[in-house]
Amino acid sequence: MGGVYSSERITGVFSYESSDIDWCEDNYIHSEHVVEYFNTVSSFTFFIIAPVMLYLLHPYAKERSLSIHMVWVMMIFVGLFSAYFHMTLSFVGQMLDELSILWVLAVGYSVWFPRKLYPSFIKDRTMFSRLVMGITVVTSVSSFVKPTANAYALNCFGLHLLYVLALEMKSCSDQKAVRLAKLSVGLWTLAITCWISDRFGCSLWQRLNFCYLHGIWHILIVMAVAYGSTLIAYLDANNEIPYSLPGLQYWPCDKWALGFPHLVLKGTTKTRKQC
Ligand SMILES: CCCCCCCC/C=C\CCCCCCCC(=O)N[C@@H](CO)[C@H](O)/C=C/CCCCCCCCCCCCC
Ligand SMILES: [Ca+2]
Ligand SMILES: [Zn+2]
Repeated sequence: MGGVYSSERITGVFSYESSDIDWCEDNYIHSEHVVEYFNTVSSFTFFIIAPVMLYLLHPYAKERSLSIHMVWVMMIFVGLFSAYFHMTLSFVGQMLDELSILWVLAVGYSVWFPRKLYPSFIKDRTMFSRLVMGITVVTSVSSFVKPTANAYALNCFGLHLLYVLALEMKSCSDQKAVRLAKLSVGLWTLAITCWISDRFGCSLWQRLNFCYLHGIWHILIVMAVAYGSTLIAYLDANNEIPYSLPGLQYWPCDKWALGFPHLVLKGTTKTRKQC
């Protein structure tokens, strides 16, 4: 009897609409197998942007540490779990989506958090990474206590990241970096506005027959992370591998205001040996 009950509970967490969250987009509009169609499809933006970022960051990751690639490899899983979540609105989908975001943030903090901002008892990056991993394991377990609060807690990291960026930008006068900081913060602001409007203004958007704000958030947040992580990589390269003479370039034209930013290392290994 108890066995039947617990196996029903296990299958229950996988079942469609077992999550407490239902986003503004109407359910089952285009398919009986996909609960939120546009939210599911827009999650695939992660699959397009992640390989481009892995390619663009490769010269820097090779010089600095290949573990940097973990961030964008894990972003592919964020996209996959996000698509699964919106396709099913299941409890398992929600937890996978939220836990994968938490772990990307943990890896991002481990590899990129500026050493000069470490608490005084931290000796080096290895010790900092161990601390971050320990906190993330505990947080992952606690995230099952009140799953609906997780998304709000995760968004607070966006605010903390802005604070860290502001501190780092204080000592940076490079005009391209300043432009990239403005673009990243602008994209994040637009993204979070869409996320909040979808959560709290749904009745208005339904009256206007425009329930796609969460899907638009997916597209904007992945762009904000692409732009923001290029800036963070640039600042990190200046701190950790200054001999590589890091610079920012915009594709396809360096002078365009809205080009795609990427990191170039003008110093070679040869330059390093000569120094
Ligand atoms: C010095 C530290 C550097 C750390 C860099 C870390 C970079 C990666 C960070 C975050 C990945 C964000 C992934 C977004 C996933 C979207 C999936 C999604 O939509 N999930 C929702 C449900 O479908 C869920 O409700 C969303 C929850 C909120 C997630 C908030 C994540 C914080 C994002 C911070 C990004 C800041 C970019 C800053 C640029 C200036
Ligand atoms: Ca919905
Ligand atoms: Zn989503």
